[in-house]
Amino acid sequence: MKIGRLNHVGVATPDVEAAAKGYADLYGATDATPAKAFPKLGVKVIFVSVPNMQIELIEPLGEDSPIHKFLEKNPKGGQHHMCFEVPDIIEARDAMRARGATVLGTGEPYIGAHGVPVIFVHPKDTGGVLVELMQEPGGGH
Ligand SMILES: C[C@H](C(=O)O)C(=O)SCCNC(=O)CCNC(=O)[C@H](O)C(C)(C)COP(=O)(O)OP(=O)(O)OC[C@H]1O[C@@H](n2cnc3c(N)ncnc32)[C@H](O)[C@@H]1OP(=O)(O)O
Ligand SMILES: [Co+2]
Repeated sequence: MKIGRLNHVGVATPDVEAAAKGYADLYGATDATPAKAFPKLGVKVIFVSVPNMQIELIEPLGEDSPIHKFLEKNPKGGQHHMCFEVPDIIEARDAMRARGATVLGTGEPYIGAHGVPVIFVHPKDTGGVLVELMQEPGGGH
């Protein structure tokens, strides 16, 4: 298994609307989705599109959001994860485990903000960077 293109960089923020406005005002990155809540993922998301890639602005949603602690440590927000596409998420999950990495949660892929299955690899195995793998659109069995 080899990772594919960088699909998005996840950026945690206390306020996705304010953050999206910042990207528009500062960088002219005005191509943004409306904010969308993903209660199961514990985040509210805005995707800001830039050429060939997206910035995924994520705001905590609900008590047990996985990014609460991150924002406690980084109250203004910050780079949170990188997400790469893979041809087959199950093959990728198995390869991560076989190569000694820790797949987060139950290890079962789940539907992410792009509507395709994702997994996360623990930062302790990846040089301190939280990596998300997502099945490339149209990929998988
Ligand atoms: C799905 C959707 C999509 O794109 O489709 C999304 O991306 S939603 C994106 C939001 N969802 C997720 O991130 C789901 C996966 N994330 C998680 O399960 C959790 O965030 C986690 C396990 C990575 C960290 O949980 P936590 O912050 O509550 O735990 P801790 O504070 O104990 O963190 C454990 C260690 O990991 C480090 N750590 C925590 N978060 C990050 C991060 N984003 N990048 C790099 N290192 C990190 C901490 O500094 C600590 O290091 P030390 O031990 O050295 O102090
Ligand atoms: Co993501």
